[in-house]
Amino acid sequence: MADVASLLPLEVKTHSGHAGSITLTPAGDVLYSPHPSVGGRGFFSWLSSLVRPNKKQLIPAEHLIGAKLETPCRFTVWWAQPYTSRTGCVTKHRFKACHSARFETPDTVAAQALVELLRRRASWWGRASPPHVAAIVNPVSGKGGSRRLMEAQVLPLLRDVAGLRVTVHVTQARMHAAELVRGLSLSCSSSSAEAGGAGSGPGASPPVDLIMFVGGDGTLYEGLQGLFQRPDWESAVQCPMAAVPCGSGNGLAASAGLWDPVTAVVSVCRGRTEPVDVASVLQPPGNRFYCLLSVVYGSMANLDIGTQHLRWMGELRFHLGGLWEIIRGRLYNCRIFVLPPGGSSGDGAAAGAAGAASPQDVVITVPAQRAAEGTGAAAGGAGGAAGAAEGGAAVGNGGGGGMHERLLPARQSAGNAGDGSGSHVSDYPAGPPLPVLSSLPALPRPLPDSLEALPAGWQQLPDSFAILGAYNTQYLALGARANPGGRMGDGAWDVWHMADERGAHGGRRASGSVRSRALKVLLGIEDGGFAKSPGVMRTTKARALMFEQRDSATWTVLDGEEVPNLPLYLEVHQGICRLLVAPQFAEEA
Ligand SMILES: Nc1ncnc2c1ncn2[C@@H]1O[C@H](COP(=O)(O)OP(=O)(O)OP(=O)(O)O)[C@@H](O)[C@H]1O
Repeated sequence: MADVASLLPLEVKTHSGHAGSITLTPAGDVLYSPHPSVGGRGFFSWLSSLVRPNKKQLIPAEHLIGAKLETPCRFTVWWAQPYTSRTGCVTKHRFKACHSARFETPDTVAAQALVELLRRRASWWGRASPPHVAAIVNPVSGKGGSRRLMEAQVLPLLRDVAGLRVTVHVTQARMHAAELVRGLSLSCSSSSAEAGGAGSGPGASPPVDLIMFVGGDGTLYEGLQGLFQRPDWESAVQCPMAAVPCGSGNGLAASAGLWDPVTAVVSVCRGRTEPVDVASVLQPPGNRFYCLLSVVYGSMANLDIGTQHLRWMGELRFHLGGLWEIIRGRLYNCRIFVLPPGGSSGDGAAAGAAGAASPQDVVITVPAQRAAEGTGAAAGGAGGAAGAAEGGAAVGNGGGGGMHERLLPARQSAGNAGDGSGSHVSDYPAGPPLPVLSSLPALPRPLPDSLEALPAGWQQLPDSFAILGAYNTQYLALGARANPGGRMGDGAWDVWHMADERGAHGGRRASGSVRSRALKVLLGIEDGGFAKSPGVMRTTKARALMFEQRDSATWTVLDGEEVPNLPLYLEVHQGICRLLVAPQFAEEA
């Protein structure tokens, strides 16, 4: 590659025939200066200068995304134009992709050298060679336009402008994304490092630096299962993941500030990542799932899974589903226990960073003398546990329960956790350690009726509720800032619980007050404004939770994907994965 400095300023002509020169300022900005004498003096030259002005142009270094070589001697310079849009009280920072006039030079070597220099400076994350992005495209997510969007917008910008290496994988079926991720050679993987890097052989593709999911939250969720199913998961989880919003909800893309595909592409070029919590979810008899967005049951699950047939509507289906749930006014039932950060359980290790739940958030708490005693049970640690079952890949289709207005058979009374019917963490596939769940003598099944059987620190939420969900990030969809208090890397998830003030005596019809609170949530969900009204929703930070479904009129849903309606034991791994975020990303208070 030629030394660019010696080739600058580069003499060029614009597509309209004007001559000028391109150079780089000391700050790295690209400066095009037209030569004053060029352009002619006649009437027609004047007229054409009105149509195709030949002005000085300065493209600031911080806006550059690269350059595109149209032919060996023609190129355009590209930059990201920042702009903002507002939703209620939230300002969304976004980008448009813009390009200069086409420049032409007879010096093809210089043109190529300049193009590579601009790409390297702008979009290669400070590296000498372009990062390798594996794009996993789900052709059926959202309204079905992911593949077209990939080819028309994402690929031309990432590959032809930014000069990144992009390998495109299109999913063929459910869970194919997991299989694809399992098969990737990752640059951060210990196995590829041992092998000297997959790109070391002649003609071999270099290892992947970023996994980009072009689809909705479900596509990333499936990829996440694949990441943790890899034998080298401990190093593989360091590989950043990006969500390009092409699904119906796109909660993760929104939570990372990737509001649209172009903003996502610019963010890939900038390469900023943040740690994100992932929750392990254990479900008997031996499934281990991973999720990083949400776990919902009841109305929040129904407005997602129950509106799949309205997929063509995009995100609107969630709002209609929510409205229908309010009109329907049904209460749901499950047994749920949460462990707030800082509340000790077992070994007390790995406490999350967030503060404990406020006392008003929780209705039933551990008796004072037991809290003082503590439990002191030793943590087993799941890191070395042998996986008994094929890990977490199968998404249950049969456990959804359907929309029948019927409760599950009454549970047998279960007085304590160690009644022999539970399983232990070691019955599940190996993965990141689970100090809280490992400290339990067994994973209680059925869940106990009271806190007596659980170590100190656990809290119980009322069984009957209108809304229940555990959320990691702020957004559940591009237009739903449903969890304004969420912090994606704080080691704690926010458990929302909207109970009926009549408690268990209220039956299954929600009271007027619950319906009006639920309506407030729906109306204020776009910017999270509902959270400012006191008493609308109770939220409790939790680093672990367990719940047992007692209602068949709904589904259990992780990151928008259905899992069997079986007891669920969740523990948060703080900041274990890395998520690509927008350049000016900040989780709003
Ligand atoms: N080739 C395929 N054919 C059929 N289904 C597929 C294929 N590839 C992926 N899927 C499934 O598509 C489903 C929907 O994907 P995804 O969740 O990304 O989109 P979405 O539901 O529209 O978006 P969101 O989850 O953000 O609301 C996933 O459950 C996934 O298993």
